[in-house]
Amino acid sequence: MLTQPSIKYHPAQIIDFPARTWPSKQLKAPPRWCSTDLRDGNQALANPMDHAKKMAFFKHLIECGFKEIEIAFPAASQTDFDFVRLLIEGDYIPGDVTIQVMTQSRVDLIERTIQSLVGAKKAIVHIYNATAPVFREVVFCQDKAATLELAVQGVKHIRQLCEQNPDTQWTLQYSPETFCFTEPDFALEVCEAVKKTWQPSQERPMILNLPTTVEVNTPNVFADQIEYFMTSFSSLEHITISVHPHNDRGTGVATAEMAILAGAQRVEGCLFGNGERTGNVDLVTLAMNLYSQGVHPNLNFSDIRRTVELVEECNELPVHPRHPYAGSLAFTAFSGSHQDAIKKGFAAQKSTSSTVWQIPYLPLDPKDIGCTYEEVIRVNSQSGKSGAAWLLQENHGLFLPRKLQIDFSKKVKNHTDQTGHEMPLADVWRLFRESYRLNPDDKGQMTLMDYRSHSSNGLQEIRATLRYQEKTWQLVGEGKGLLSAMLDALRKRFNWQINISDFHEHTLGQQTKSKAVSYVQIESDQVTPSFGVAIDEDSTKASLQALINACHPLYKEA
Ligand SMILES: CC(=O)SCCNC(=O)CCNC(=O)[C@H](O)C(C)(C)COP(=O)(O)OP(=O)(O)OC[C@H]1O[C@@H](n2cnc3c(N)ncnc32)[C@H](O)[C@@H]1OP(=O)(O)O
Ligand SMILES: CC(C)C(=O)C(=O)O
Repeated sequence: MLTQPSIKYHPAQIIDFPARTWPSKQLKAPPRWCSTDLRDGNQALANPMDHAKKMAFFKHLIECGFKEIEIAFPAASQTDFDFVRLLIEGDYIPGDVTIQVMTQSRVDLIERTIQSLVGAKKAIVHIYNATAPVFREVVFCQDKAATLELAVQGVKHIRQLCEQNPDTQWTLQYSPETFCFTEPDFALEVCEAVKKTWQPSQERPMILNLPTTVEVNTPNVFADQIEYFMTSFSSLEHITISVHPHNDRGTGVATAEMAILAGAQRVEGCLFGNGERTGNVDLVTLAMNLYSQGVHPNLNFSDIRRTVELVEECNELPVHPRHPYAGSLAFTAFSGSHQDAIKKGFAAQKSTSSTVWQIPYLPLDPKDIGCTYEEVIRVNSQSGKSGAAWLLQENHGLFLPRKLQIDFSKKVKNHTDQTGHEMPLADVWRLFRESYRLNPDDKGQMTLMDYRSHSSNGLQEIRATLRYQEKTWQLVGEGKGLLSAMLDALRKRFNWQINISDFHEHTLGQQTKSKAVSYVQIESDQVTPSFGVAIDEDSTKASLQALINACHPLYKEA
């Protein structure tokens, strides 16, 4: 008989710790970061990285600002062992960077690990053994005492070997693997025993790395475990408390953040959350999250696209388009109300001297990670008037008046509803030009060839030449201004009974400052209100041509 999933699992035990203080803390400083991409990330890949990939990754991690990098599990494979040798013998490790390597608590593996590090100026030797009940019982067939002894014997052996190689500055890192479902007091007991064996000091520091090897609980439970551990430990002098979250429940980032609130000083993880199963905690997200708290992360992802490219190539895994910060859609809005708010946000930001980022729906300025605003708004049938208006504004310097935005939005909607697809910028621009006759080469357009004007007795007179499909007309009209004179001329020549119901003009963006754009909407009993748009170096000509363009439903019959 199948067991119901709801009764098949037992929640992991939570810790009773009412003295917790972390919930009222804030993130105020970045942790020490350690990338485990070349070990924990690498061990989870179908095709582990070769030297070329490991080297490219290593160099990029350094460019990003990592100072501690777990580079290998040297006893795992010749490739890993040789990579450690390559970095040391080739002098590839900058003076401010410390390499870290991992080993199980087994004599032969420890010896091979230390052998790999000969000649290193500084190194962190990372030893682990699982401490949780199910691992003691099922994997190791050990009681608590034997589990503790396995850790102690491994550390003792490492210490002896380190003492034989005094030219290297050694740090011990011990991980009670499966810490998050180990009895808290037993985890403390093992770590105290490790400390006693290593005897941490200024010259010989120690890291206690507390993992959620498999996430089994909500992040607040882990935060309690960290604060309980740190407040119960004998003395943490010369000891750094590190955390190593995984992401089985999808809460790796929250787990790390709450652990920092609880006192953790160092975080291990991988770029974009690569790692066993659902991955290690994503260091890019964690770091970028700090910016939105007003904290510098001490890591540099100012060219995130390059980081994504490199990581995708080395891991042979894609970064999801919706990945926080790094995904290709991370800053993109398709939906109308989001686009409207973003557009208003940018306009407001431009008009203030404040440097504080306050753009709705965009938690981070895409420029801070080397992206542009081009991808911020994309248009499909879920978009509203602001979407297409933004594209024309950003790419063609046009600030459409509200009524024109509404009119054009209907045309865009009609198009996207029909195709069912996104409408790229080029298509939006083409539709705009066709709809409002902004197309000087278009044979279907009535063109103002030239015009002359003069004023007398408070009246403007206009004489204009128009051409449409091989025909040419001379027009004369008068009015209080040039536009009304043109209306008069059109009325006299073609019998068009029209009024101007909306008119706007502005100069075009920076590169084309000498040009002006005009937007005209006409009303008439003869046709539904329509818009015309024109661009010209002569702003008067632009407005006259825009008026003629707005008449396009009428001049088809001319
Ligand atoms: C949570 C983590 O990510 S921990 C890191 C895990 N990373 C890796 O495993 C990647 C590299 N590993 C390897 O290449 C191999 O597993 C090796 C070289 C380390 C060991 O290989 P093998 O000797 O073939 O052993 P195997 O991989 O089957 O490991 C299981 C054995 O190690 C023991 N073991 C597991 N962890 C530890 C540990 N931390 N300390 C001591 N013994 C351990 C197990 O009890 C088991 O022993 P048994 O064979 O007596 O039952
Ligand atoms: C820290 C080590 C042992 C680890 O990779 C884990 O527990 O996930």
